Amino acid sequence: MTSRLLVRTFHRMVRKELSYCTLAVGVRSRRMFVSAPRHLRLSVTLAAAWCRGALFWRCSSCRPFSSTLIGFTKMSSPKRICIIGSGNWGSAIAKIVGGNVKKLDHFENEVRMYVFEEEVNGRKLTEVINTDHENVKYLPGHKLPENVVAVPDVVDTAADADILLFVLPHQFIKTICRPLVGTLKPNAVGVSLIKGFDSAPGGGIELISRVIGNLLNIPMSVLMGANLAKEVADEKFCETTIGCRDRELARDLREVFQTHYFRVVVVDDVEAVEVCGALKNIVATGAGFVDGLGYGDNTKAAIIRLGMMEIIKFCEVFYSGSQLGTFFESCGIADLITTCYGGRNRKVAEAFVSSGKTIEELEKEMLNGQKLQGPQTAAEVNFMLKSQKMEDRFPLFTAIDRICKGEMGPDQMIECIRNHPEHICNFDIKHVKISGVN
Ligand SMILES: NC(=O)c1ccc[n+]([C@@H]2O[C@H](COP(=O)([O-])OP(=O)(O)OC[C@H]3O[C@@H](n4cnc5c(N)ncnc54)[C@H](O)[C@@H]3O)[C@@H](O)[C@H]2O)c1
Ligand SMILES: O=P(O)(O)OC[C@H](O)CO
Repeated sequence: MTSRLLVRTFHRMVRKELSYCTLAVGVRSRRMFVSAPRHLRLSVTLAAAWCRGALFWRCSSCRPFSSTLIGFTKMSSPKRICIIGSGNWGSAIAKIVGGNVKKLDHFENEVRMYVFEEEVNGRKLTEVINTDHENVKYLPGHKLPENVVAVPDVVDTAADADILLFVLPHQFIKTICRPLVGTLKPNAVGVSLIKGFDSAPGGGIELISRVIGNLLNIPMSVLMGANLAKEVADEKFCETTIGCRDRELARDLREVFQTHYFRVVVVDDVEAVEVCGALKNIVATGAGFVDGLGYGDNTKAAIIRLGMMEIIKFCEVFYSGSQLGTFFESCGIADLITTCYGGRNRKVAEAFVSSGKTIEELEKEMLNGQKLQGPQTAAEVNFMLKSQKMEDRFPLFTAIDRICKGEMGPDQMIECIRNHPEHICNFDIKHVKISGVN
């Protein structure tokens, strides 16, 4: 029984190696191979198996030699993935990606992860991660796969990477990316998991994926969704949305990210996916304000609904061509709901109302080094709306920004939603369109 299994496995291996030989030397040579004497066929097959072994052997000393064999074995070498960032979400995603690439032959086993170096209990965080395989500061209680290697230098992290995953608080993205300019592998691509905008000169805002893409001259995709990092790390079921226009890359990305508990849907409406991810943090801050004021779930549902309307309107006005369906993906309504109930922005905004402390104080006190995106995104969006004289078209976003800045009391939040254009009743029947919002 065992010997029959061995023979079958050997035959399967021979057939597989034969197909590698075929790729290497072409169809004509395959015919020659098939008609060659048996001992010669066996030697070629074993040599191919050995080459492939050398090619995929993870030992770095073998790599220069193995790469010279690429042309003779498989047509493309395994792709290397790196992660730029290692906070709460960065670490949760490292757990998924590290676990997945181990099972995929066409990806390098090692996943380097850039860690902004700091001391934790007298030890360097990179050293803790590389020996204990746990990011004890930003994702305590969750083991990272051993093939995830913490690196304190961003250039070393990204060297030779084919796919770069960017997952930092958005406020640090330019500083971290600058040293990478001109150092990336040709044909490298990026994926932004970052929720936020950057302020553009002259009163505008820029998508973070564009900031990265322009700086590093690489094509960018995005991943956004209803993904509270701790729940993802706990392997509780959730969905996510990837915005990507390249079919082949989309296939790779799905393989890299998808697990039985983290389900990926890829859409091509890349900008709307990213805008949803950025703007929902503003709405979550508003949800925290009404929680802090002691209102109930109905009020929060109103914030979520009006927030969604403003997100859709924002896309219509500034990213025309966005598809209504995108707002029903995980990056849209689902992320809005999860973040307005379980997110950090909500939590800190609630404490802002109940404690009277500043947002900066509360961020330090409550988040142990993790960073808020909502108040800063509200300010960035307001910077743009003000310069375009459009604040009154986005009254919820505007009120949340004013409350964060102390220009308005949190109690005025309710007045704001009461007077939202949605509720300036003209005693007519609202005509509900499927193609957009009024
Ligand atoms: N945490 C989540 O549940 C979650 C889920 C989905 C998306 N996101 C998004 O992912 C992005 C990253 O969030 P996160 O939760 O991984 O980060 P985080 O909030 O845990 O932030 C901490 C990270 O910032 C780093 N940092 C601190 N100071 C720095 C500096 N001066 N320069 C560079 N890095 C510095 C820290 O080393 C740490 O890695 C954000 O845009 C966030 O909105 C977060
Ligand atoms: O904790 P928050 O508010 O930064 O939200 C986390 C995620 O973005 C939820 O999808």
